Amino acid sequence: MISPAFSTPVALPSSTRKLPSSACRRVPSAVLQEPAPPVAVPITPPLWTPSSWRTKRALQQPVYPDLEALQRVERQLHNQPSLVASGEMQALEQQLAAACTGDAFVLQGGDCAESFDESAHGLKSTLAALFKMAVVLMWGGKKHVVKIGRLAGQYGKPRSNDFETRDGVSLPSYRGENINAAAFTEEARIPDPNRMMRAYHTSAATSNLVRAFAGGGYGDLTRVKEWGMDWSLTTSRGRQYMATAERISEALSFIDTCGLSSKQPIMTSTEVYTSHEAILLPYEQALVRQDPFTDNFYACSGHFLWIGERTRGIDDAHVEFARGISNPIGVKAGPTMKPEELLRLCDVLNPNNTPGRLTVIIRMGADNILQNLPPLIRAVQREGRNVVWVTDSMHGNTFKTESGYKTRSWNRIMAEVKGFFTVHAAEGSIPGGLHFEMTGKEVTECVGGTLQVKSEHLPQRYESLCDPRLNQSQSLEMAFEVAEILRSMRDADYNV
Ligand SMILES: O=C[C@H](O)[C@H](O)COP(=O)(O)O
Ligand SMILES: C=C(OP(=O)(O)O)C(=O)O
Ligand SMILES: [Mn+2]
Repeated sequence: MISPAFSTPVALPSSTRKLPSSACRRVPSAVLQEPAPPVAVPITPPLWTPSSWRTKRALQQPVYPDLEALQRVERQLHNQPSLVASGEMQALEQQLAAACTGDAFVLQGGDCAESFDESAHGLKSTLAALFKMAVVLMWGGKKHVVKIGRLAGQYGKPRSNDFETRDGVSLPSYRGENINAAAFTEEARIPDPNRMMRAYHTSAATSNLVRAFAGGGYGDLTRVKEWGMDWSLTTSRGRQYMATAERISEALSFIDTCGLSSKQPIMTSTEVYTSHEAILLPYEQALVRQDPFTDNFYACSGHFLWIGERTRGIDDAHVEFARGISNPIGVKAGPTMKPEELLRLCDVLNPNNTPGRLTVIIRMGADNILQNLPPLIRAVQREGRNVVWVTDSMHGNTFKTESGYKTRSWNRIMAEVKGFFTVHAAEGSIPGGLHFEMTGKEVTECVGGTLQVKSEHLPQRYESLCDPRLNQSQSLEMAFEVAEILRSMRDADYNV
C-alpha cells in the first residue's frame, strides 16, 4: 500500500549536461573573446511537489465554474486507494527497458476517449483484439510483447478548438468523460469536477475486469483460437489468424506431449498494463502516492502516463508534473518537435537516463515521418539517451470527409508505420513498438482495410467519442503487416 503524497518539496536527481561555459559564469559581454570549450556542469533541478505544476502554465485545463466543488473532489480523491501499485510500474519499466534494446516490443492500444458506459462485452472484445495482435506480433517478431491498454483512465481529451459549432450554434468542446459530457447541449458541456470521481470509479472497475480477464483464464495462450472465433473465419486475415493460432496450439500440445505442461502460469495468464494521457492535472495530483520503500512518488491513476503533443512545452505544467513521478512515462512527438527540444525533454523527464523510463511516441503523419524522424533519432543517439521509440501512426493522419466525419485511412496509417521502420533501419536504431487507437468492435470509423470500409460506410457504426479507431479486423491486419516487418528485420539480423 503506498501512502498519500505529502507536499514536502523533494529534490530530484540532477543531470549533467554540456553547456557552453558562458551559461554557467556571468561575464560582461565586452570581455568575452573566443568561446571557451564546453564544460560539464551538474544541473540541480528545482524542487518538485505533486502540486508544483500549479506554478506553471497549464494548457488544455477546464475552467470549473464551482471551485469549492473542485476542491472537495480533490480531497475525496486524495483519500481513495491507489489504482495501481508501485511494483507493477517498476515491472513495466523493466519491460520497457527491454524494448529499448530490442528485446521486447510494445503494443499500446485502445480507445481515443473511453466512455463511462463501456460494457464488459465491449471491453472484452478490445482485450481480445489486443491479445490477438500481441500473439501475431510475438509469433512474427519472436520477442515478448508488452501489452499496454489505452484504458482504465483515458478520460481526458485535449482539443484543437475550445468551441464546437453545429448549425450555427457554438458550445464548449467535449473534453472527455473526466470533464464534461458529449451531448451537444449547453448543460452537458459545463465542466463538472464530480466527473473525476466517476472517472476514478470507472477506472477501478475497468482495471478490475482487465486484471480478471488477463490473469483469470481469458489470457490463457491455450485459448488462442477462441479469441478469433466470432468473426475470423469470414475474412482472409481472420483465416490467417486462425492458421497461426492452429500452429501455436499444435506447439502447445507438443509441449504437453513432451511432459512439460503448457498450463504454467506464464502460459495461462498475461499482463495488460493501463495507460492514459495525464492531461487533467488536478485529477492526477490527487492520485499521487509516495512509495514507503523507495520514497518515490507515483501517479497511481494508471501504470503508464503520457504527455500529449499539445502540452509538452518544456516549461509548462504537464512536463513539471511528469518529471516528479516515477511511473514509466511517454511524450508525444509531432512534426514540429525539434531535436534540441527532445533532448531537453530527455534531460528533464529522464535525468538519470534510465532505460524504460521514457517512451517517445512519434506521431508525425505519413507525409512527414521520413524527413522529420531522422534528426530526432540522430540527436538521441549522439547524446546516448535511452528512449523507447514507439509509433503512433494515427494522430498525424486524421482528415475530415466531405460529409464531416473525422476519419483516417488504413493505408496512410500503414504508410507511417512502414516509414517508422524504414527510418529506424536506416539510422541503426531500435523501433520499440506501436500505439494505436483501436477497438475490438467492428466499427466503421477508419476507411480502408481488406473489408474496404469506405467513406459512405462511416455513418453505419461511428461510435467514437473523439477520434476514429481501427476496428478489430483493421487492427489485426496491422499486426500481420508489422509481424512480417519484424520477421524480415530478424532474418536480416537487424537488432544485432
Ligand atoms: O485524441 C487526440 C485529440 O484529443 C484529438 O485528436 C483532438 O481532436 P480535435 O482536433 O477534433 O480537437
Ligand atoms: C491526444 C492524443 O494525441 P496527441 O497528443 O498526439 O495529439 C491522444 O493520443 O489521444
Ligand atoms: Mn485521439
